[in-house]
Amino acid sequence: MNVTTADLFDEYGYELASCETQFRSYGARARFAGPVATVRCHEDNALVKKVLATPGEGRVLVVDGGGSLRTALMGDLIAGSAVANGWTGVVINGAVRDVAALRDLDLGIRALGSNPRKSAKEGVGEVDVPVAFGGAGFRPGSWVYADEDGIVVADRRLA
Ligand SMILES: O=C([O-])CC(=O)C(=O)O
Repeated sequence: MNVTTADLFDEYGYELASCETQFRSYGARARFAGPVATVRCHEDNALVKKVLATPGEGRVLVVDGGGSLRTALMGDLIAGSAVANGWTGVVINGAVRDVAALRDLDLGIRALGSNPRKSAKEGVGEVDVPVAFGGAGFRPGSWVYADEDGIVVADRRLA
């Protein structure tokens, strides 16, 4: 990504949302951008694993885990599968694990925090539904831009 979220905001603030959630960065890519795919789930990561095992085609998976820090929705195996399948990034309104290994992966990763406790694997949740957190809505096909300042989302590709 060769534009900053601050520059995007200054130029297109009227048509983008800036996410207020204070995420931590875990992957090796500090900056990333791409079209959005979504999962909504609660302490169950089977759908996250399933979606990240499909071709990412440069997309960013936005996972609304309801802000729960009780279980990890992604670890190094699932994140490695995301890299292998061409995903650009994963934004998780929830927790990750295997933090030391995530650091080495060529993937943008944002999450609220970490927890070694694994998630359920039942597949409860929804794929490709609109999700919202931190005052920003993420719809499948919208564009997300993430850097050190935060995350912004727009209905169309801006840069
Ligand atoms: O399997 C899980 O629940 C998550 C995990 O640890 C991994 O992706 O390596």
